Amino acid sequence: MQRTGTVSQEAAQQPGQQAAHAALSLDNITCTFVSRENRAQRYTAMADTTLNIAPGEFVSVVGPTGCGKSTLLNVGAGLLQPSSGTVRVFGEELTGLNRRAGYMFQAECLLPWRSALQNVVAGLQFRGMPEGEANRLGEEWLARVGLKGFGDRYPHQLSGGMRKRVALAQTLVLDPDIILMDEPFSALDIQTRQLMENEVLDLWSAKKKAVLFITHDLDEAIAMSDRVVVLSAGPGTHPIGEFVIDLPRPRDVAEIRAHPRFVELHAQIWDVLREEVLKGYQQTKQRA
Ligand SMILES: Nc1ncnc2c1ncn2[C@@H]1O[C@H](COP(=O)(O)OP(=O)(O)OP(=O)(O)O)[C@@H](O)[C@H]1O
Repeated sequence: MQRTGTVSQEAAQQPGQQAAHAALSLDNITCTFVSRENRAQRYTAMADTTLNIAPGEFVSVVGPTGCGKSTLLNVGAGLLQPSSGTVRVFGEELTGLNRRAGYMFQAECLLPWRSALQNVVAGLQFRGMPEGEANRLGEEWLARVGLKGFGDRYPHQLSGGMRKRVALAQTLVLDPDIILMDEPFSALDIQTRQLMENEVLDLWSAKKKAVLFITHDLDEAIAMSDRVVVLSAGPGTHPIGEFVIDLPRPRDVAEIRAHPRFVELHAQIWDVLREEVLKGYQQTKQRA
């Protein structure tokens, strides 16, 4: 059993037991790259990292800038092969792309020459779904993300928030069992961002998929998640804290910040994160 709001020692001691029931299991992952600064050197971005996400669980990973959050997500997506360690998806070892996962990245990924609807249904068409059925599903998802009637607009005719909604529909229309999100809303203004966060929570609570959410915003991580994992600064990034977020659901991400337990959890997690953020900042300054 994990204790609420504390670093979970027990969880760390039972990775095998957790992995057996996990939707996504990253076991002892190490990622070493050829250094960007000096091609003759190698840089170990991530070392011996184990993370399990249960079906239906919403897990956020926070850490200082450049520590390896995206690397972790790319490994889970099957986009990056780790130097060592194993990834399992519902118990099966992952060898190529993670086809049970849908992704949403920070960068805009919409095709500018396709309308909103055509963007949403692109993945369905790729899977060979007949056009009529794909369009029906696409329209349904556009309506679910608040874009009913906007299907014929092109990305440049939509606001930043609307484009994110299209991207969200594009991810969810494929009905993935696992959703991987890498700072999906960081480019949005705070009000739009909070609206989007609430929408994601509404959609998630209806379907309860496993979510791995990468962010450097601790408030966002606590407001959204069942569990927050804190990564150390690099090199050799690894989890240094794991906190169960025992806040009531359903949550409004703006209102929940005033909850006394939110304030308490924030203080506890920031206590672990603060030093790593300072270390990460110093490293970035030295590299610049
Ligand atoms: N393909 C690569 N080749 C060389 N180094 C890489 C590569 N990918 C990542 N790195 C390095 O690994 C470290 C972790 O990068 P990553 O992008 O995962 O960090 P992050 O925590 O997501 O960063 P940010 O908070 O800025 O989004 C960084 O030092 C980065 O420069």
